[in-house]
Amino acid sequence: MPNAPCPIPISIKNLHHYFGHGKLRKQVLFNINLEINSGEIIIMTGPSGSGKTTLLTLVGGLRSAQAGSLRILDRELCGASPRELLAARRHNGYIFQAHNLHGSLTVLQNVKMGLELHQQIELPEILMRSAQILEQVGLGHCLHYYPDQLSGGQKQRVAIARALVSHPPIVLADEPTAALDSQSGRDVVNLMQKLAKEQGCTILMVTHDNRILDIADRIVHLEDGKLKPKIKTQQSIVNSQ
Ligand SMILES: Nc1ncnc2c1ncn2[C@@H]1O[C@H](COP(=O)(O)OP(=O)(O)OP(=O)(O)O)[C@@H](O)[C@H]1O
Repeated sequence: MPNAPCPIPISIKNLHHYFGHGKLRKQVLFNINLEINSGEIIIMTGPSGSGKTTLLTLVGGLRSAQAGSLRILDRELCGASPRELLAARRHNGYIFQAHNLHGSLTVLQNVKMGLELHQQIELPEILMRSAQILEQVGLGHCLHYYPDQLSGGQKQRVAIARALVSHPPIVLADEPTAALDSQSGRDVVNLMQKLAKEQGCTILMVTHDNRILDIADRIVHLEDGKLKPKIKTQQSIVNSQ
């Protein structure tokens, strides 16, 4: 498993990002500097269009970094080749607003996919670990259900199990509670927090959901593509929105 200890798994220095070309070229991230320590849960807030998803996808190797330095698990992603980005993506777990489960696969098969990229693990072990993590997220009785048979909160718990089954050193989450009612949203983030602390993984989460800010070790705020130099307290973020 790719679990080599790295004290600062995410190190971003002087990062700029642009969309478009020529006259349509538009800068969306300006001189981002951020270090995230191993095991930290960081929540990123900010108004719509401030660049949160762009930054998250850059960290995840889902798009190419153009200028500055973006070191993820001691690998430089700025200027990385598509092959290097692909390799970097394998060390991350992803949780999105839409759970992105495959409707034609059972819960167990969906979670199993989170381990299939790790070819050195044999099938019986894959099945055992998948069932185990589904037990941990409270869905041990739903292994052979299809996503359609689950509630929104249960689907998101399957997505968490899939993201964490390989014990990734980094988990990236984009609005994981946006589609959930308040109790399911709370359950889902509590679960993420518990599993992350047990596994020692680092979480970078984008959210507009003020109700879950308390799970963060640190909150950072993006506005107009700029990271606020001062890290805000949870209460001041709530007050400013
Ligand atoms: N593929 C793209 N091509 C061109 N512009 C883009 C692209 N993706 C995002 N943008 C622009 O970049 C800026 C930042 O977008 P981004 O999605 O990162 O913001 P966000 O803070 O995540 O917003 P939200 O909270 O609404 O999801 C916006 O002005 C958006 O229009």
